[in-house]
Amino acid sequence: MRFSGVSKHYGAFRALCDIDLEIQRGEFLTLLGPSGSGKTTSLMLLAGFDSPTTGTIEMDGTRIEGLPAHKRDIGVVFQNYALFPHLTVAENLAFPLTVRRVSKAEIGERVEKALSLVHLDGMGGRKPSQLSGGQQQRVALARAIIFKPRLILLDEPLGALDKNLREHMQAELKHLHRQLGITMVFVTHDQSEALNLSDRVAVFNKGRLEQVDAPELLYERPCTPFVASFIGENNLLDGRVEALTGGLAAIRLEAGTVLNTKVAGRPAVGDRVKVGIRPEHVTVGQGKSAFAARVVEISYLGDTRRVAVECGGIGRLTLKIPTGAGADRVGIADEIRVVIPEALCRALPDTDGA
Ligand SMILES: Nc1ncnc2c1ncn2[C@@H]1O[C@H](COP(=O)(O)OP(=O)(O)OP(=O)(O)O)[C@@H](O)[C@H]1O
Repeated sequence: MRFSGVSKHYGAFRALCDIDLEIQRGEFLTLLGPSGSGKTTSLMLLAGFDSPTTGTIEMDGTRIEGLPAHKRDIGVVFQNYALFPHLTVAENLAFPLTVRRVSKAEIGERVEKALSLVHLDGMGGRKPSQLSGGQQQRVALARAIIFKPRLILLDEPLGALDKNLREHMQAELKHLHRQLGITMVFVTHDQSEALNLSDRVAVFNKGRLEQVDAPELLYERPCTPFVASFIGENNLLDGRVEALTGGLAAIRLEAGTVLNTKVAGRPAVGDRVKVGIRPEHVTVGQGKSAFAARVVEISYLGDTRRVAVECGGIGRLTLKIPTGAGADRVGIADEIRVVIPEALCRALPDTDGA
């Protein structure tokens, strides 16, 4: 599937702006972004429940903007299951096959197989109301898979489940994707779910696509301040490019210090940037490159302590200190020294939306 220059307007409101996105065969792609960023709108355009205001959508090289949903060969799973309550589980699963005129004998066989695939063997005779939330969601998944679609779209399918069940279902979904090799497009606003499940993640912000990359690249090489702070935590320090040499930039922070950092994109001398440095990369330490800092806030998170400091020449910084690595020796108002490894800093273009 390919989106080229896709926009979707509702009156004067732009829900999607100029989206270019290619979904590769067999991949698990997640659409990630805050509420209202355009994820569901994109999914609706893929499914054929809505059409773009401008731009083209292709499937295997053929334009499909006008093709109705039932002709797209796409399975859909929503957060609220959307099972038929008056039908049994087996009848729910048989439904997409009946409308495709599959023979009775084959339907029976495929329903059994699909039930076993989602670990619900023997439950075909129950009504949806006799199943737990997780089981209902598995039936919804089985119903999307059973007609062997080219693509499965999943809109926050695990959103209604509690944390343990959600993690369990994530593992099952990942396993199912590997086993079946079907292309899956998954919508979530939960960044850890996106990182855990996906081959690639498309990050949306205010109707625009900020970055599409593998989870590791999004975390380690974000291209915009929004991605840098939406995926994991980040310190973002305001500054300006003072000099450029090779792939490195000398950034003069607003607070005065010059840091030599890697850069994202192609900034010019004088451009405004935000320097990203992850809280886990800033450490308490000595040495001539360490900065004097004063502790202003400490939060206990179990495995780590999050420590906020006011740092001379840098500004406010957050550190994450693993429990047992001296975190308990730091107290409020302590004067400490912190090390900022320049090799792990990244200067990002100062786009709005950060
Ligand atoms: N039919 C509509 N008419 C007007 N505005 C709409 C319509 N559908 C969606 N929108 C707006 O478009 C924007 C994007 O909505 P969308 O549902 O794609 O967001 P989302 O990223 O899926 O958010 P969420 O995580 O909350 O579901 C929102 O601001 C929403 O209010």
